[in-house]
Amino acid sequence: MPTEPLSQKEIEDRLRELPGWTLEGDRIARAYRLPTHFAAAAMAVHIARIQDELNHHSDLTLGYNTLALSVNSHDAGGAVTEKDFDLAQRVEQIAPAHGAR
Ligand SMILES: C[C@H](O)[C@H](O)[C@H]1CNC2=NC(N)=NC(=O)C2=N1
Repeated sequence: MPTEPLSQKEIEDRLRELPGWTLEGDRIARAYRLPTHFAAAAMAVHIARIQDELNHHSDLTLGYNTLALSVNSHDAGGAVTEKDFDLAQRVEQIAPAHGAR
């Protein structure tokens, strides 16, 4: 069930498959560095479209040439669920095309 809270071990196992992603409190998080400010803003727009497609939304922080995401599942009382990792996987898939590291 994608909205069931994951156990600490399940979270750790999934994070091992997502280099750069970490558990920050009760959220999974990743910070990207982009070639330019505009590239970072463009990636934020792309992520917003993915999030609307998945109906699952992270907190996005746009910096000078950085983009930081953190996410958990409100519908699961703020726990980390499969939906958070589904979003993380989708963002990882588009990151290289944006020049995100
Ligand atoms: C009503 C709407 O479908 C829900 O509020 C969606 C929207 N986006 C969401 N985003 C996140 N991170 N968690 C949710 O539980 C969630 N639920």
